[in-house]
Amino acid sequence: MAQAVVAANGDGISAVRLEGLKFSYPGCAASIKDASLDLPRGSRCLLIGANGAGKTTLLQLLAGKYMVGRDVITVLGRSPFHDLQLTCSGQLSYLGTSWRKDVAFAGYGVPLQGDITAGKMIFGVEGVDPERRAALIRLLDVDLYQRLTTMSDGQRRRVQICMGLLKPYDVLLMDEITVDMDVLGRQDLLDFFRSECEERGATIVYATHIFDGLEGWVTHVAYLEDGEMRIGGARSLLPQLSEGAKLLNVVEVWLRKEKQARQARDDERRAASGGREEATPVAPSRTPFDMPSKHLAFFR
Ligand SMILES: Nc1ncnc2c1ncn2[C@@H]1O[C@H](COP(=O)(O)OP(=O)(O)OP(=O)(O)O)[C@@H](O)[C@H]1O
Repeated sequence: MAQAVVAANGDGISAVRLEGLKFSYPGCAASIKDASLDLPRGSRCLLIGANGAGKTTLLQLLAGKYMVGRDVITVLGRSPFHDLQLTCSGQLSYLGTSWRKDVAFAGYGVPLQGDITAGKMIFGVEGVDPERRAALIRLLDVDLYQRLTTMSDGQRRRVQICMGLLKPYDVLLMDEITVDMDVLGRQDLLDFFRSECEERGATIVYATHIFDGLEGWVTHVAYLEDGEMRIGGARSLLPQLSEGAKLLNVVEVWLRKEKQARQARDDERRAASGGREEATPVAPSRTPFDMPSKHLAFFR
């Protein structure tokens, strides 16, 4: 059961609010079965869960990619699906694993690919505060003269992140974006996000499997187990963290429990079917083309 946190900002409007969210992709079983969460402005919330728990789906729902009821998901008091201004204005920003889609999502009128330099890409975004841009280029150590086609994955990721942060968002949704960054780059970025939250009241929801150094960073947690929000609220819900426990160890305990329960269920089902289940070929319920781009990478 999710434990809601009362919004702490002055106007009483939460940065992010989910109320009994349920969601299924067309023709599929529910990916999100029950999720409630209330994040005040200035939160840095970690979205945690095993593979397939629903993190990307939840972030995309928060970003307004799929339609749900107006009151089921609100960002800054508005429905991200119905209120296009939220994303068009840059108030709500999404950074995910798909480079081309994110840049397109951010609505930047710049070429999305081709043999151009990082500088051309970054300076092609209009209406940006030059000081913010310079600070981000420095923070992310972007070589403005290097061509995108010659960059490593991590270098290209830095350009992507730079582009995504050029405009000062109020709510930022991030899906595993630091995965191919080096230690220093990741640490500097986390420090930057902390100052964005503390100084501007920005709110961040960050899905990751890398928990290194996040114990002191995180203010809120959202733990999804197979589409259900098991824990959702302030970090005080995890008193272990204040007692010096590592987030990795806390999460490991949750995921091991999940895995055991899942395997016990599978064993029971197999026993009940007299072992026939294993012999029955399973028809694929989804083609590669139905899958999110991060999974599609395997099929390219
Ligand atoms: N486009 C889609 N169509 C149908 N089912 C989908 C689609 N995208 C995801 N799913 C299913 O929804 C569930 C949640 O997937 P999701 O990608 O949100 O998980 P996740 O927590 O982000 O996983 P990971 O840690 O592996 O990135 C999974 O069962 C997945 O198979």
